Amino acid sequence: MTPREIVQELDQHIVGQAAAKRAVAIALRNRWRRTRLDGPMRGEIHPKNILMIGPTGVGKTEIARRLAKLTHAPFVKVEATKFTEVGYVGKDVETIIRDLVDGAVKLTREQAIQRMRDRAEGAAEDRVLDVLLPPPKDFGEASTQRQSENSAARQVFRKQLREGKLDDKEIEVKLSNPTANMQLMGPPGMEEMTQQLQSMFANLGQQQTRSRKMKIKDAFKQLTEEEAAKLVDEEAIKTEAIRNAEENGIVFIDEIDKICKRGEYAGGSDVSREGVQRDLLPLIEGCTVSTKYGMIKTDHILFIASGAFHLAKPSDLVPELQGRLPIRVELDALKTEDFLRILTEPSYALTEQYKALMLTEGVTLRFDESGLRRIAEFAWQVNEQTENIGARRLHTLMERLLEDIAFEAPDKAGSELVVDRAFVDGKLGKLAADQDLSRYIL
Ligand SMILES: Nc1ncnc2c1ncn2[C@@H]1O[C@H](COP(=O)(O)OP(=O)(O)OP(=O)(O)O)[C@@H](O)[C@H]1O
Repeated sequence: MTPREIVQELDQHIVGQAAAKRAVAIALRNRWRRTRLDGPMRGEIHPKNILMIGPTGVGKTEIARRLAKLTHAPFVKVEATKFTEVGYVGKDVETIIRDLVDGAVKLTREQAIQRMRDRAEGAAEDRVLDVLLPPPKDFGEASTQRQSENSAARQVFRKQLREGKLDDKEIEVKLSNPTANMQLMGPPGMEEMTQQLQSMFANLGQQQTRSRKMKIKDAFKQLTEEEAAKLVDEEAIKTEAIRNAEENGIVFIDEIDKICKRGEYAGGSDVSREGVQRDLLPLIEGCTVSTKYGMIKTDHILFIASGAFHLAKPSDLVPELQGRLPIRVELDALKTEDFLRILTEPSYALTEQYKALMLTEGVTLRFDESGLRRIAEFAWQVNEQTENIGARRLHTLMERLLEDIAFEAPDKAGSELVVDRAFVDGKLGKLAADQDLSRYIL
């Protein structure tokens, strides 16, 4: 995708924040540009990591998450402060990369299974038919005739199966033992040993199958999964996942400002904060991390760090880290107009979600322009008066606004509720006017 296309895609989910969208789009395109180079030049080019600066709830995480989804890139989000918390002291920052690889493996396996879906379904169908109509064993004289009878009957059953006519019939199927999928949790740093133990257990249980009685539609689902798992090559998945994480992985580090030395947080634990920055540095500069799926190089992973930087400044980060986060983008605080757009514009916007939910009960919700504007105004007002939590305020407001109808909907099938200015004022006016109340409720 070109940067313009990426921005257009992001526009469908996130309102405003053009600078941040542009920056991530460029970073992504640069990765693709790099893959088109060869030789030493390719190795030399490192991703230009991004530092997003902006208050909470204005779309920083959302931009990164959407970007990853758009490109099917492995993604993890971590809070930088997690590594300074009491009890976590010394927690291995390498777990970030391990989590990324875990995610990549899951993603790659899902994609592989999806590709194998048709074949797996075919095989599962045959297994169900084998149970319904065991193939003739006797190959004596009458064998040819019996076989053709059998295949004719099979066709009939196959048709019925595909039409869903046999869904609720019970059959007994043999499923492989679940120990093969068992996950072992090992101590960090011992991934390889854990992996070996796991494959040992898997081998022990491999031959075992168990018979279970279940409805055909459930059996079909489980057999499809089993067949798909047989078709995908686990080794190939691991290799592909590691490559995917190395080349396309995105790591989002939130609250990076909270591990700065100066600012509000000056004091005894400064050392530990700066320690975390120093720990993070090798990951961002490029190192090799051992995971249970193999070694992974972090050189080309894209890091997006984010923080509000109310008190600390980006220049308070250790210099090496500043150098590794060369792209700085600022995100704007959200205003009434932005809230208004966030309520309706993104695909699956909040108002659309509530409409769809209520419609399942037969209640039609209609949001009037005046009502939407009033919600946006209240969101801004409450953010100003109490704490600014950005677009998250819309969630708490909407929940409060529609609480009654959400409760009563089952008794009101067939009715319509118009959310206009008067309705919003009625539900939220008093609360929003009272600072103490809104602190607790909105
Ligand atoms: N500009 C925006 N357009 C649409 N939705 C938004 C926007 N900003 C925030 N949101 C919504 O608000 C919620 C919180 O946003 P997000 O997680 O991106 O916050 P953030 O800026 O990363 O804050 P924090 O640093 O505290 O994590 C999400 O559900 C997101 O969809």
